[in-house]
This record gives sequence, structure tokens and C-alpha cells, in this order.
Amino acid sequence: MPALDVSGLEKTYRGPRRNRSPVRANAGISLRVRHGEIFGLLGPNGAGKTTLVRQLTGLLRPDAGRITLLGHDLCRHPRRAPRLLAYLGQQSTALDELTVSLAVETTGRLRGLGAPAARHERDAVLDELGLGALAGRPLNSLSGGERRLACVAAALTGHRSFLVLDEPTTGMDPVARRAVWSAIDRRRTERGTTVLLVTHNVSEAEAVLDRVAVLDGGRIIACDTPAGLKARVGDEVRLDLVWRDRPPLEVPAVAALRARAGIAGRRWTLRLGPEAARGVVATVTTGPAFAALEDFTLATVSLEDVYLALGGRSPGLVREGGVTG
Ligand SMILES: Nc1ncnc2c1ncn2[C@@H]1O[C@H](COP(=O)(O)OP(=O)(O)OP(=O)(O)O)[C@@H](O)[C@H]1O
Repeated sequence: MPALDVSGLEKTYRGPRRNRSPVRANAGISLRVRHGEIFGLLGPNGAGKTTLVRQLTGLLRPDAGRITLLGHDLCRHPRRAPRLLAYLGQQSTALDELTVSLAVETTGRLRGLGAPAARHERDAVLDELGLGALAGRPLNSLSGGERRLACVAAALTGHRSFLVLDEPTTGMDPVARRAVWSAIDRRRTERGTTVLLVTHNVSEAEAVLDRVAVLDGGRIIACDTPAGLKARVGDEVRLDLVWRDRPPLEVPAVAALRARAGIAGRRWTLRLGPEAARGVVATVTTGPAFAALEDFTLATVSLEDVYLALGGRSPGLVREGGVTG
């Protein structure tokens, strides 16, 4: 039996005013998460990720469908969710008035730990996430990234075998982000914890994800291992060109590339087949194009490229052939 079995999940928001059209946020979602798996949910803003996890955590009632978590029917018994899983939502916590130390310890107690065990876990998780120096500070006095880290510490406390983490690393500096990814990975390796992870931080999450579902417009448009998803993009490579001042459009080969490039300031990003990429590199590393070039990088496809290619509704993304949902 999978740890989580979702089938045919539907959720439509109907606005308070009649003139607002309803939003079908989840349009028939089915997925299975195995025990001990770190399962990622990726997708552009508004794809329906938070709607999905709020239903899985018993906070929102689906219109239709079935959710079975660790053998429990959560549509029929949504109040069981807090006993079965730990949920880190996007919003701040109800424990905002407490110090970091007390927030983590209290969460441990609420999840059934005795006082000594809760103190022991508190010390361990604060140490693991590098929060020792902030232990005595109230959450509402911390910076955004610090507070988020404290919320992660609380979510990781109390030995829940299923974690639902919605954008755990938002606002964090690289050291904190790394500590969070390691802590999540450690829960899986040492305790067999199952993790459902919503994140836009694709390139960092890639290292810990076993499988990934890509959501778009309330539907799952792809679900596979990171390697399986990358294979869908084929053998394309990503070429980033950074121009010194302005692109040398007087070079015809450069001018021809403009329509295919994702352009952000002086940076052009292109996804190309290996042969085409070799040709472009040859062009931009000689003559007037080279004189105008500040930097370039050539990289194989990352999960972020896959995410952009599959969910690419955002403007400015390079969307090339060969990828389907
Ligand atoms: N309470 C609500 N009332 C009406 N519409 C809503 C409500 N919450 C979400 N929506 C809409 O439902 C859709 C899905 O929203 P959701 O928050 O699930 O997306 P998301 O994938 O989590 O996005 P993000 O990456 O920005 O967090 C969006 O179109 C959103 O505007």
C-alpha cells in the first residue's frame, strides 16, 4: 500500500461575488507516494499545488475524489490528518509569540512526546538547523528567513512519518537552505520518513527528490523520476550567453538566434540540440560576436529546464518542441 493514494481529486473555488468566475484549482488529480519517498510537486504559480496539499492536510474539503493517507480515508476523516502528518504551510505559525525553543518544544509535546523527549528533540533539531543562537528569541522578532527556519524546525519535530512541506526554504540564505535539504534527506535515510515537497527551488531540491509531479492548470502533466523527466527533454543542452554591453545584432548568426532566446537583461538563454549548440559556440567565440561576449556557459539539461519546458506558461520562457504533457 502506498503512503499516500490520491485519486480523482477535484476542487473549485467559487468567489464570494457572483460575477467572479469559479476557479478549478484541482481538476482530477491522481497520484501515489510510496513509503520513504521524497516526492516533489512542481508547477508555476497558481498551478494548484497549495490547494492540493491543503486538502491532504485536512484543511480544505475536496469537491470530489479520494485521499488515503497511511491507510486512513482523509476525505471522510479530515481531523485525523494532524495526527498522521506534519505540515509546514506557506503562512506563518500560530506559535509566533513563542520563542524558537518553546515553539519547537511545544510542537513536540503537541505531537505526543513526553517532556524530556520533547526537550531532547528540541535541542537536536535546533542544533541540526543551526538555530542555537536564536533559540531564546520570539518568532515574531525574527527575520523572514530565520522565522521560516524555525518553522521548519517545528515541522521536523515529533517523529511524524509523513511530512508535507510547502516551500520550506522560502527567504532563506544558502547556508540555511542547505541545512534544510540535509535535514529532510536525513529524515528519509535514517527514519524512512515520507516527504511531499512543494518547491520552486528546483535545482536545489533535485538532489533530494525521488520522484516529481509537475502540475499545471490544476492537472498533473508529468510524473516521473528526475532522470525520467530529463530524458523527455532529450539531449538538449542549455547555452547561456551574457553580452558585455548589447548583443552584436549586426552579426547575422547572432541576430537569427534572438527569436529563440529567453532574454533577461544582457543574458540570452537558449535550449538547443548538441550539434546546434556547437555551431552557436563556434559563432560566438570568434570575431565581433566574441568581442561583444562577456561570458557563456554550456550545461546539460537540469530539472529546472524540464520544469520550464513542461509548465512553461510564464512569459519569456524558451519553449521548444519535443516535450509533451
Ligand atoms: N481561497 C481562494 N479563493 C479563490 N481562488 C483561489 C483561492 N485559493 C487559490 N485560488 C486560486 O486557485 C488556483 C490555484 O491556487 P494555489 O494556491 O493552489 O496555487 P499554487 O500552485 O500553490 O501557487 P503558488 O506557487 O503561487 O503558491 C489559482 O488560480 C488561485 O488564484
